Amino acid sequence: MISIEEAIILVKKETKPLLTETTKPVEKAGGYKLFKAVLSPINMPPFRQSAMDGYALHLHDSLVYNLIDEIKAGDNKQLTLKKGDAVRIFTGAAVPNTADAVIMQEKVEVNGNIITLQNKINKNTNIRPEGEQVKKGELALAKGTKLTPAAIGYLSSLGIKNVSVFKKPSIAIVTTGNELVKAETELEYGQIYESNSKMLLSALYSLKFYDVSIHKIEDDYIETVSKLNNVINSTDLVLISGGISVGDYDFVGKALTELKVKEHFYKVKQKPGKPLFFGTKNNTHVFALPGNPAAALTCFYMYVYIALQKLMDNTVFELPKTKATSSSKFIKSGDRPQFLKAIYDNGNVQILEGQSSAMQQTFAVANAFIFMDETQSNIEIGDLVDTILLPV
Ligand SMILES: Nc1nc2c(c(=O)[nH]1)N[C@H]1C(S)=C(S)[C@@H](COP(=O)(O)OP(=O)(O)OC[C@H]3O[C@@H](n4cnc5c(N)ncnc54)[C@H](O)[C@@H]3O)O[C@H]1N2
Ligand code: MOO
Repeated sequence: MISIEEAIILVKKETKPLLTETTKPVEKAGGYKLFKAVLSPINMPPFRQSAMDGYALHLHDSLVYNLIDEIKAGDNKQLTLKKGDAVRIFTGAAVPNTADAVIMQEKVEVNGNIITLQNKINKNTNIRPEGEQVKKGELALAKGTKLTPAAIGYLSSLGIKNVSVFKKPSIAIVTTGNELVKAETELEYGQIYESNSKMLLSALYSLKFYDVSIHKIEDDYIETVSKLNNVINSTDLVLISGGISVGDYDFVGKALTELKVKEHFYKVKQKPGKPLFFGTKNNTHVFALPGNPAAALTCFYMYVYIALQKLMDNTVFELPKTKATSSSKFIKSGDRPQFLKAIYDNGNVQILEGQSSAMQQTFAVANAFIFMDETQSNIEIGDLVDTILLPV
């Protein structure tokens, strides 16, 4: 059995970034990182653009101008203004080459075709120069840039339809256990509803991993070997739920050995989630998560989360941590470090009742873990405690 620290180090060390290229329509590329630099195919803005509703002017010494025409956004006429000419213009419209400035309509007086400025205006006022944001052929976004909604908007404004990005991992969730049935089935004695696959799927979706398949394995050794073999050969990351402990029908560990998955660790000194397995085969990363739902999800946040960041070649691996003041008491039994489900709110944290690894109603309302290390045996009200913020 290894420590949490050792387990985290091994996950970081043994998880290799995917670094594979894929192409995505720009609107579906949110959260991905650019595989290649994007050079701008156009000048942005593509023409001298008015930043205001008002009047484009060919400047001269007087404050009085002669209104000769109008340009709306989208018009493609190229008017010629002589000194002292003004053109009615609107935000986003193309400013004629012969206009030097745009004055806001609030700053002029209009009398028929004569407009009079309140004050003089400087050259280039309220004109966005062509290529101000980026010029054709210049770097629009560098390789590795994470595509935020703003970045998607920016690339779309350049007319880019598809982008080359780093592939996200394909992920298989595998559930094990004869007792598990689907929600639409009436429960028979001894059966429970299968919930870990939906829980893990939801955790993956919330982290923007969508290439996820779900598989079910009965407690049968031959089936376990054959189905695990298929998913290990076809996905980047395999999350197995249950069947990893020491019971006579826990076949996962034996099957992974037969399939020559290289074990990096099995069993971590922690509560919940002691019988956690992590291994790799070729480029596939395999976690066998303990079946108890709260143990499975704790291991997901503490270890699978790190592996996901590493697969994406991200530089921040772990969930954010903070110190918080406990508003509850807790007595820890045993010497395993423990992750306690808790509610964090603005520097305070409340430990929830019902910390067993089978209890999902506690986790359902938690937004944080309090971490108690091996040496800590109790928490008192007012103690400053290590708190891990969950991405919920
Ligand atoms: N003799 C020992 N027994 C156990 C030990 C041990 O050290 N010695 N460890 C315990 C700990 S800690 C845990 S955690 C569990 C983990 O066992 P498994 O990973 O083999 O999980 P299962 O036995 O398959 O299931 C445990 C529990 O979770 C329920 N479960 C499983 N899968 C799902 C699912 N997809 N959806 C909902 N619920 C699920 C399952 O019905 C069991 O109740 O082992 C202890 N035993
Ligand atoms: O590790 Mo188990 O998750 O304590 O029940």
